[in-house]
Amino acid sequence: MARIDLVELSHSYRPNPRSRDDYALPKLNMTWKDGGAYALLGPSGCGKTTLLNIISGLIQPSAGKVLFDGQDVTSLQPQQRNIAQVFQFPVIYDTMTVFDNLAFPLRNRGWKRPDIQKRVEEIAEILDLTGDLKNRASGLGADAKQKISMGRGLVRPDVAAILFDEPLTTIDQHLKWTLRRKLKQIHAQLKLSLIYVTHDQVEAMTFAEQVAVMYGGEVVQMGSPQELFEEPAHTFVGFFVGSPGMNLLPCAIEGNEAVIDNIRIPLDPERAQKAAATNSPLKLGIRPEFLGVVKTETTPSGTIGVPTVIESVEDLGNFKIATTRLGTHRLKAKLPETVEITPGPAQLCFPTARTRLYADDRLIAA
Ligand SMILES: Nc1ncnc2c1ncn2[C@@H]1O[C@H](COP(=O)(O)OP(=O)(O)OP(=O)(O)O)[C@@H](O)[C@H]1O
Repeated sequence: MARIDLVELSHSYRPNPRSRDDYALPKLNMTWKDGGAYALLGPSGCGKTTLLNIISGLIQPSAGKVLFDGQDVTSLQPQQRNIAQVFQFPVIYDTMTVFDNLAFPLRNRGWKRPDIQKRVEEIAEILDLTGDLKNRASGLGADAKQKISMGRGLVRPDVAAILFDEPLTTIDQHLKWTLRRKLKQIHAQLKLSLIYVTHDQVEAMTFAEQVAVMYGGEVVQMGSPQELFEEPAHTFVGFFVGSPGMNLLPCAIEGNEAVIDNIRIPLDPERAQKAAATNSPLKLGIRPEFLGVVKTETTPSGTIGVPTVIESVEDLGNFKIATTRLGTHRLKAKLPETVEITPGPAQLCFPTARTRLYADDRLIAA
C-alpha cells in the first residue's frame, strides 16, 4: 500500500483548453494517506471518474504529477502502477470457476500454489463466496459476479491502492448494505488503501473514514463524516451532505448580526467580524437538525427567537420536517418525532454555535 500525492494536477479533455470551464479538473493538490479508507463523493459529472482514472493510469493528466510514496508515476502505464480497480460492472472470466477468477491476479504474479490457495480462501470467506469457489462464474447471478470482481481487486496484498468506481450500482439494495459493511471490515482486517467513488452520501458515510467531496472538478472538502456534517467547508457540502441539506440564505452583516430581509440573527462575534471584513457575497448556513422551532414565547437558553410562520409539517416516521418562512426564504427544521408542532405562527431559534457563515461559498472559520 502507498501514500498517493496529487500535485498541481489538472485535466482537460479538450485539445486547446483556455478557460477554467474547459477543464474537467481545473487544479488539484491532495494526499491520500497509506492505509486510508476514502470515499470520493460528488454529483454526476463532477470529475470523480476522471480523477480515479488519473490515479490508476488509464488517463494521462494534462498537467501535474501523481506520486506513489514520493515516486513520480505520472508517465507509467496502469499495469506498471500496481493498482487494482473495480468498476461499476463485473469484470470477470465467465468460463472460469470462482476460485480461478480470484486466483488469476496471483498466478499472473507467480505466486506459489499453497499461497494462492490460502489467500483465495481468505478473500472468499470475507465475501461469502466460499460455497461458490468450485462453480463456474457464468452460472452465478449479477450480485455474486460483482462480488467476484471485488474479490479480484482485493486479492493482491501488494497493490498501492484499490480503486472502486461505483461498484455497488447494479447490486440489490439489501446486499449493497451488507457489502458496504464487508468493505469496512476488509479495510480494518487487511489494512488496504481504498478509494471508493460514489454519488451516494449514505454509501460514502458508512464506508469511509475520510470523505473527499467533489464539486465542479474541485475537491471542496476532505473530512470525516462528522466534520462534513458539523463544519461544511463549502456551501455545496452543506447542501449535498445531509437530508435535507443545510439551509443557506444570502445575508449582510451588521455588528454581530446577520441581516436577512430586515430580520436580524445573532452570530458568533468572531465569525461575524471576519465576514464583515470581506467584500464577497455572504450566506448564512444552518443545518435543519440545529434550527429550533418553538410555538411558545420562551426559546431554548442561549438563543433569541425570530418570528416565523410554519407552513407545513411532514411526519417522516422517526422525525418531523417543518417548513418555515423567514422573510422571502423557506427554511427546513428537522425535529424529533415526539415534538408536537402544527402550522401557524412560531419562533425560529438559531444557536450561534451552530450557525455558519460563507463568503463566496467558502466557510468563514471561527
Ligand atoms: N472521454 C471524455 N471526453 C470528453 N469529456 C469527458 C470524457 N469523460 C468525461 N468527460 C467530461 O468530464 C467531466 C467529468 O466527468 P467524470 O466522468 O469524471 O465525472 P463523474 O463525477 O465520474 O460523473 P459520473 O458519476 O456521471 O460518472 C464531465 O463534464 C464529463 O462530461
